[in-house]
Amino acid sequence: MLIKVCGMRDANNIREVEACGTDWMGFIFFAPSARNVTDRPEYLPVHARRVGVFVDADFKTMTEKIQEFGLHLVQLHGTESPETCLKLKQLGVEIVKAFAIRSPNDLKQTAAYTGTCDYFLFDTPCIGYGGSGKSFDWNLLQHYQGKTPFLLSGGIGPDSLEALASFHHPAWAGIDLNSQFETAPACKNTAALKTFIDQFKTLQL
Ligand SMILES: O=C(O)c1ccccc1N[C@@H]1O[C@H](COP(=O)(O)O)[C@@H](O)[C@H]1O
Repeated sequence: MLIKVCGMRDANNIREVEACGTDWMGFIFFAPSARNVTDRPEYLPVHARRVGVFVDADFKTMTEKIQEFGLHLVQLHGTESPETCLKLKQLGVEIVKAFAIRSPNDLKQTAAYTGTCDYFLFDTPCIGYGGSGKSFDWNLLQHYQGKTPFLLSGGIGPDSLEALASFHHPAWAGIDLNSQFETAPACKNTAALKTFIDQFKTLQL
């Protein structure tokens, strides 16, 4: 089960979070976000895979960030089309398409992306496109019948372990951690993260 920690920006925090045993680390390239990354940190993860998070960015910007940050994956939180996903794949990155889930109907839109993305990410709807700190009703995901693996996202925090232990889905591939583990935007509480990650790994999901 993959563990992604998103909203990273500070070099020392990146080092510490990587040492917690994180599989993926997310860097947000969305100016309105409090976690927006402008400058390349002095340290970028070498053991964790690097995910660039975008919201309807233009293709040139995404290409530049992929090269500047050595991104392994891009996570798309806007209205990016299946064609855009395929075009990005040609740059050699894996694609994570995010969907905000509030009803079973929201899962129908995933069908058009089948075969164009490596992962889906199911998140809580919010006006800021992500980072709400709130969870959605994971039971809705029983309506997802697709084969594309997905990450659970949205408000996952230290108190989520019991809910995660009882969540089951054949396509569930990992979790995405963000604002519920912060002392300030883009500054992760590494002690809380380490405790949670160790406990999550003992669940052997
Ligand atoms: O975190 C943000 O500021 C953000 C802004 C725009 C798009 C995505 C963003 N974050 C993504 O949202 C998930 C869930 O965050 P949270 O756990 O609810 O705080 C986060 O992991 C990012 O992938």
